Amino acid sequence: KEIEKDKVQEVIYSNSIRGLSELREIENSYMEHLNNYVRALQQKIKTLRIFINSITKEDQDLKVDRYKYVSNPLNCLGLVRRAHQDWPKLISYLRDQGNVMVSIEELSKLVHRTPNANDMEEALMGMDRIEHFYDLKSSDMAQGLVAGQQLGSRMPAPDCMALADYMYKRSEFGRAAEWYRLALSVLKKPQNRIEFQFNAPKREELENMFVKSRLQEGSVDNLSDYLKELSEDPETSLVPLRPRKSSTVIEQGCRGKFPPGPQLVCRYNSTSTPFVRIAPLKEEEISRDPLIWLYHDVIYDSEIAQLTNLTLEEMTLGITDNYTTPDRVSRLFHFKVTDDDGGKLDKTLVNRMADISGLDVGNTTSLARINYGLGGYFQEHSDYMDIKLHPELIEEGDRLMTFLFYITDVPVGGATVFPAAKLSIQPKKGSALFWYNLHNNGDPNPLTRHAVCPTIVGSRWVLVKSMLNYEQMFKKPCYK
Ligand SMILES: O=C(O)CCC(=O)C(=O)O
Ligand SMILES: [Fe+2]
Repeated sequence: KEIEKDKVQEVIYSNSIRGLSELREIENSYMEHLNNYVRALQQKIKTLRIFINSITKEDQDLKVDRYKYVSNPLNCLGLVRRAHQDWPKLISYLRDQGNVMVSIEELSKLVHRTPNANDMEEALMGMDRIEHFYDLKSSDMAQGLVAGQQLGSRMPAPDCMALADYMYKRSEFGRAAEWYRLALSVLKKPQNRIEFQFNAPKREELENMFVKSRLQEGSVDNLSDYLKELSEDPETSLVPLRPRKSSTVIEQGCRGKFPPGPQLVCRYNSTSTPFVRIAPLKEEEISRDPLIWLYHDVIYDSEIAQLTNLTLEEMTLGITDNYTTPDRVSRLFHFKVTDDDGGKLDKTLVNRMADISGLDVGNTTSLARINYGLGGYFQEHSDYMDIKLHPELIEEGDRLMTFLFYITDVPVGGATVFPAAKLSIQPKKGSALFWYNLHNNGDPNPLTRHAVCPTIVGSRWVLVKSMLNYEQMFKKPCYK
């Protein structure tokens, strides 16, 4: 069973912050066992030193002249006894690995949980997205200055080089060159003189790759210019040798470049359902076409703590295949789906959605908890399937609306954007976004297509539920 499960689900850490937190725990274990190993070695070295000192403490002269040494009967006894007892014991002490071995075994066990090459690629993709979605300067990013925030950590040379290689492989030569040059400048800093033995990139290798990257887009005639660039301060951006790609609408949305929306209303809704008469809702109208509302403070911290209390093992890797994204299959996030009768909390939440919306939430769709990863991104997609393309939906109808609870704050990045409607919504812990995917006649409304911007800082968790059209037959008002 276990093995079967492993086969179906590849363990990838990078696609959720929850997964990455487990990887950090693995690293902590590595450190603990490495420290034990070092302590055991140190103990051994200490013992050996004592032994060496006990033999060498005798008069140097005596030691040099062996005849003189053995002319003393006390020395002779010691010599014979040591050769008879101590040296064989010492050899077996040297051979005995004891605690040292235990630590090595523990360390080797952890190696089985090493992230695979796909995971490494996911991490690089995430960093690449953060840089290009938000049009960041690579030198800022390497120094931990991301979207105006100082993150208090810097990228070491091997990380810069991994990112450079990734970009080179994807034929992004201009950006690759920037990162090779950054790796080189980090390497040159005095505090990095004692180079990390296993993984420090070689200077010549970085220089070669920089020039190679420039030549991919430039010309040998300008070789001297590229060599000059190599010695320049990496804060000065490289001259682009190819026209830069223009930004996509989604990227503009993620950068906060959508025009401010019309001033719609914020109100206390105390009329739409009997529930809100007792507990008025903080309701914000986001858009009239498509119809989108945002509700504030609709989920408690204690509920959120329960919802996010999941291990990586309990979650599944979400891939684009299950959604209406146009791109090739790619990994999205880790998620956990529970049925409506999944538990007390699920019921409470589903009932709350009914109370907020005044709709029949039915019992056919399920509740999904989603956690995004490093630079976690969800491509543009629709939540409707389009009944014309999916006749099997005839029983229940298409997904009429989507309820999206933001259950964590995302300090930087991670907005939900509706590119066609030019709307961008920043997650706020405790808020819920609610929209209609279909027109009154059941046709899909393409303005509801949406995407999720790469998360920069924070662990982005959402809770999602969609509601089916025909369940709403007697409840849903006809808008417009
Ligand atoms: O995470 C989000 O903001 C949106 C999630 C989403 O679009 C979905 O689950 O269909
Ligand atoms: Fe969606």
